[in-house]
Amino acid sequence: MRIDVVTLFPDFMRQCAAVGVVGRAQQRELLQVETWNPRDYATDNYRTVDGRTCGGGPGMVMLIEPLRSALKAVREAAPDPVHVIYLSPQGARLTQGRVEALAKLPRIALLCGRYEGVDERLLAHEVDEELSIGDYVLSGGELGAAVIIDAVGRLQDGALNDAQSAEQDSFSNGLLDCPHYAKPVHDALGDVPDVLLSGDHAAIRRWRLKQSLGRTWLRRPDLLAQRALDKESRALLDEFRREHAQ
Ligand SMILES: Nc1nonc1C(=O)NCC1CCCCC1
Repeated sequence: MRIDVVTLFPDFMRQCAAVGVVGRAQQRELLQVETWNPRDYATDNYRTVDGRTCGGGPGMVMLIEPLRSALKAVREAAPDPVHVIYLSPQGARLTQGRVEALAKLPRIALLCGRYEGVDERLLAHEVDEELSIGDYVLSGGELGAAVIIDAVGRLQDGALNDAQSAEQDSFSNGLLDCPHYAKPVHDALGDVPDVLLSGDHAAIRRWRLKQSLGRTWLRRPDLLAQRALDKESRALLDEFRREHAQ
């Protein structure tokens, strides 16, 4: 998969994509991340990329031309069609389901706004989808782009050493993740639950599912409401609720 990022801070974006699982995915050529700086496509001597807000008011707006030229270069850089995403609080909230769909595309481009935003005409003609990583305002779209690169990059086949860990992530099955423990088995902070030391993989699976269901019930009941539960899950959640009520 190829991800092209249009950003005034290319070094920052390249560093975000160079570490950990995503960096390894790039080394394994499972993922390609390229950056494009609109300032390189500005036509004046000052390499201007912003302009005063029409109608008055504070702040500046990113100009159409440098962004349109940068996106033209993005489209021409490789044969596959590009799905262009603009990061902003006005976008649809990013979900794991949307991440999984994006991870299947051959190419996406991430347009990172700065200042007060991007000229609406550019968004209307060049952007396919507007996405938000949450209901808060950042100083630019780069952190949202970094979130998408990470969430999509780690899902590329071969990126994770143990494919299961993608399936068992929080939200991948619509539930929050279960608790995790490592050695030592006994610590001043407490002990590892006995079931995890039992070697009984069926019991461990049930315990983990019960903990995921219980956590989701306690912390994100909205997610639970969206999810049909099979007979086993209903029984495990009832068990968790009874124990929690005691
Ligand atoms: N929230 C968000 N989710 O994705 N991006 C977000 C953001 O707050 N972005 C900053 C704005 C700042 C003005 C220009 C456009 C981007």
